[in-house]
Amino acid sequence: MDSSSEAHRRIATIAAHLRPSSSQMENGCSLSGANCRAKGGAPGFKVAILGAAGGIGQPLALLMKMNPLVSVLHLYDIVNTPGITADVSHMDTGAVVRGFVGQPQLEDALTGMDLVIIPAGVPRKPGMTRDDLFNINAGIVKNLCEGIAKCCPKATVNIISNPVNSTVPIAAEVFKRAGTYDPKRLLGVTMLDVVRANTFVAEVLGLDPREVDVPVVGGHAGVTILPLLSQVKPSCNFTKEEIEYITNRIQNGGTEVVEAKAGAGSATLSMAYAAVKFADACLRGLRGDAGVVECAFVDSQVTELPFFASKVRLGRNGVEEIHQLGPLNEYERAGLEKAKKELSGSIEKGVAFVRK
Ligand SMILES: NC(=O)C1=CN([C@@H]2O[C@H](COP(=O)(O)OP(=O)(O)OC[C@H]3O[C@@H](n4cnc5c(N)ncnc54)[C@H](O)[C@@H]3O)[C@@H](O)[C@H]2O)C=CC1
Ligand SMILES: O=C([O-])CC(=O)C(=O)O
Repeated sequence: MDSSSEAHRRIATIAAHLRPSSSQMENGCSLSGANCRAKGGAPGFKVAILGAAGGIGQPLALLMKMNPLVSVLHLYDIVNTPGITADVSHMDTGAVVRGFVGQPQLEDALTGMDLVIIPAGVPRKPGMTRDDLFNINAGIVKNLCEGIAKCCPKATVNIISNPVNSTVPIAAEVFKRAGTYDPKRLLGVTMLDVVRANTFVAEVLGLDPREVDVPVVGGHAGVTILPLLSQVKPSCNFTKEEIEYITNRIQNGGTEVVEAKAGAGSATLSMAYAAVKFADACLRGLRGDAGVVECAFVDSQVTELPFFASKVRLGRNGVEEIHQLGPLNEYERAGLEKAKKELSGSIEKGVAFVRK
C-alpha cells in the first residue's frame, strides 16, 4: 500500500469512529482539526452569507459553493446553519464551508471576509409592501452591519434584505457611526430587477434573454424600479402598449411572485440566481477584471438623492465609477420624477432609524 492509500485508509478509519461534534461541523470538517487537511488556504475570496438558512440563503449558499472565485464560504444564520453547512460542504467544489449559528458566533463568521452578502430578514406576504418589512428588517440589518464594521470593515457588502431603499441607507449610517464607511463598498442588490427586465423584454421581442441588456435604475420597490427601455441592447423599438406592459411587469415582478406563492414567501430561487450573478461581478471586479458593469443601488451623485441605482463599474475597490443615466425619453423622465419622490422618503426613513 503506498503512503497516500495508507493515509486515506487511516482517515477513513478515523471518520468511521468519530461522531463529529457540532463545533467540528462548524469548521466544515468532520475530522478533528489535527487530521483534517482542508484549511481553506486555496487562493480566492472569503465570502459570508448572513441569513444563509433562509429561502434565498440556501440556494445562494449552493451557488456560491460552485463559484470558483470563492475559497472560503461562511454560512451564518440564527437557526439551522449546522445542517445546511454539513450538506453544502459535501459538494466537491473548491470552497471550504464553515457554519455559524446565533449572535455569539457572528464575529467569527465575519472576521477576515472580503464579501458579505445579506439576505437576512422576513419576506413579504400577499397584500404587504416591501416597506411593511421595515420594522423587523431594519433592526436585523443594523445589527449585522455593526458586526461588519467591527470584524471586516473593509469587506464589500451586498444588501438583499428589504426594503433595500431603506436598508442600504441604514447600513451606511451604521458604518458612518463606526467610522468605517466606504461608499464604494456598499451595494444594494437590484440585480433581480435587471434579470426580470431582460427576461420580459426578451419575451416580447422574441429574443434570447441572455442577449438582452436592460438598464434598470432608481431603487427596488414599485415605481422606484425604473427600466430604461429606450436604452435596451440590442437596440430596438417598442410600441406604447409594450412599454406600459413591460414597465408594469418589471415594477410588479416581486408582487407577482409573492401572490403566486400565496403566503409562502417571495422570490427566492430567481433572487439567489440574481444574487450570485451580482456577487460574481463584485468578485471579478475585486480580482481586477476590466469592464465589469452592473446596476446597483449605491451612494450616488447621479441625482440629487444620496442613494440611487444605476449602472456602476466594479473594480478592486468596489464601485469604481457610477454611470450617468444617459438620455431619457418623456415617459422615462416622468417615471424618474415619481421614483425620486418615493425614494426620497424611503432613504430618509432608513437614515432616521439609525440617527434616532
Ligand atoms: N433585493 C431583492 O431583490 C430581494 C430581496 N428579498 C428580501 O430578502 C429577505 C430574505 O428573504 P427570504 O430568504 O425569502 O426569507 P426567509 O424568511 O426564507 O429567510 C430569511 C432568513 O434570515 C434569517 N434571519 C432572521 N434574522 C436574522 C439575523 N438577525 N441574523 C441572521 N439571519 C437572520 C432567518 O432565520 C431566515 O433563515 C427578505 O427581506 C426579502 O424581502 C427577497 C427577494 C428579492
Ligand atoms: O417582492 C418582494 O417582496 C421580494 C423582492 O424584493 C422581489 O422579488 O423583487
